[in-house]
Amino acid sequence: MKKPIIEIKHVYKSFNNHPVLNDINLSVQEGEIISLLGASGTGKSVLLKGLIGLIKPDKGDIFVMGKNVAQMNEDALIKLRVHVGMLFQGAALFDSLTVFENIAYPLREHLSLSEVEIRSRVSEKLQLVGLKGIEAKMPDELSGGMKKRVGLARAIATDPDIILYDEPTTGLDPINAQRINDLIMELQKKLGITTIVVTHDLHCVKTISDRIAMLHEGKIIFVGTWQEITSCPLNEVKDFISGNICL
Ligand SMILES: Nc1ncnc2c1ncn2[C@@H]1O[C@H](COP(=O)(O)OP(=O)(O)OP(=O)(O)O)[C@@H](O)[C@H]1O
Repeated sequence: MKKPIIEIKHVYKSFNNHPVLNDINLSVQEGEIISLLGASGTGKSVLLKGLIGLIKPDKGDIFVMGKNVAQMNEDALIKLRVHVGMLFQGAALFDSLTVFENIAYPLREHLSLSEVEIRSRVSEKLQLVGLKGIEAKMPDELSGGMKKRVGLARAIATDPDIILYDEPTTGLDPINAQRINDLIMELQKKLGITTIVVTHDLHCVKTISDRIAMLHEGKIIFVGTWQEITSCPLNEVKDFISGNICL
């Protein structure tokens, strides 16, 4: 059995006295793909942001690669983010920078590479996401699917051990969504990257997940495989899987 690379222990987080995460516990094993499900506003993005220290829990511990993110200072967090890539909702590219500069950004920020090494790394990552040679393009020249893939190239630029995806296929047509799913699985297979995906896309969940965790009213109410979730007797889980609730 592989060891956990992420351990979330008794995590609580409220905003304006409204509890969002209420005693969250979850272990993620090295190299696995885990999908995080839950209705809108259940705290999935808050949990992802907690893993890279963008949001601090009120209580509890979040261990990433053995270190407690909840207690890290800014310097330690910057070092951590070399190991943890995140693809935000909407790809969040810098509109005024070329594709090259977007992908080079985390390399310049976190690593001391020469300009030649940066060029080679950017080209390698673009090739990996199937967009070889588009370094000079500006983000507004790209389709939504291409933007996501450039965002993905940027998220993996530093060769992270862990990658977090926040709704990677939202807003994409089925072909581009499938392309992103394939890429997520390819990165995990080729590079062994541990992966957490927040998504409402059940096809994506079924296709890519080793395990699935479901958040409901501040708690994780289910953790298991796709096969297990489809036979889970809990009404909240059944309703979610059958599409009977508002996503
Ligand atoms: N920085 C913040 N300040 C105040 N409230 C916040 C902040 N971040 C998140 N929230 C609140 O926490 C709750 C959970 O938000 P979150 O974005 O994690 O939901 P989600 O499960 O990712 O939803 P969706 O599926 O719609 O993206 C929401 O009620 C949101 O308004």
